[in-house]
Amino acid sequence: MRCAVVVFPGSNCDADAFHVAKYVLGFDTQYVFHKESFHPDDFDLIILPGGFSYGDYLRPGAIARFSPVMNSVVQAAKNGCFVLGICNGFQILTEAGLLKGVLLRNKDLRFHCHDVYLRVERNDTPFTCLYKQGEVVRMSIAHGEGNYYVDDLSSILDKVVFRYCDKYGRITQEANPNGSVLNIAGVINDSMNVLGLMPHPERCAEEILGSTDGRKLFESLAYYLERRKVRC
Ligand SMILES: NC(=O)CC[C@H](N)C(=O)O
Repeated sequence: MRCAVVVFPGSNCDADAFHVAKYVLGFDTQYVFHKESFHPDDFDLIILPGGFSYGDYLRPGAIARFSPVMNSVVQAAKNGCFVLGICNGFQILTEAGLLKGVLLRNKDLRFHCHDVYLRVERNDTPFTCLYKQGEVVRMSIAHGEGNYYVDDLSSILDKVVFRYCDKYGRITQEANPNGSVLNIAGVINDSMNVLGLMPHPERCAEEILGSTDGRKLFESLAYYLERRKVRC
């Protein structure tokens, strides 16, 4: 797996994403700076990490989406490369139009930094093929603007991959940390090669950190890539 971790000014989860991709999963991983460009075939996976790109000025992701590197990311996405947007990366992907919807301020206007439970709504994607359908997993969140909203809800219903839930997998208002419509935590594009999610799978990829639930997302991609011809 040839993996790129894109670094914007203000990224702060780039080292975590790099560590997990390179040392936990063993991917052939390199950083790509926001001013750089690359060929659409250079990587199998591009990670847009969490953080506060360009200080979250205007709106999170609104400036990063105009970074030179984003031309390469968009081309690679069109070419079928896997693109994973984590938290601020998800915000950038919506701003760039690679994923539908927007991330608004959290409903209670507070920054939320804690673990959440998520229900895997689809395991027929390259990012989730090693999870069970309906599996409940635990991941960390750390964001002020994770309140997912989309005007045309019907267009997104079958693109929802993760939803906030309680530990029994029930989708409740109490389990929703930010006011996201339908408790949506992560969505995928039509071609199923671009995924964005607010929780941080890279923060729960090793036993020492208390959970390995996020590791399966990266393992799913490796598994899928190796068996591209086999349907998950
Ligand atoms: N962890 C992150 O990526 C932070 C996301 C974002 N900038 C926010 O606070 O909404």
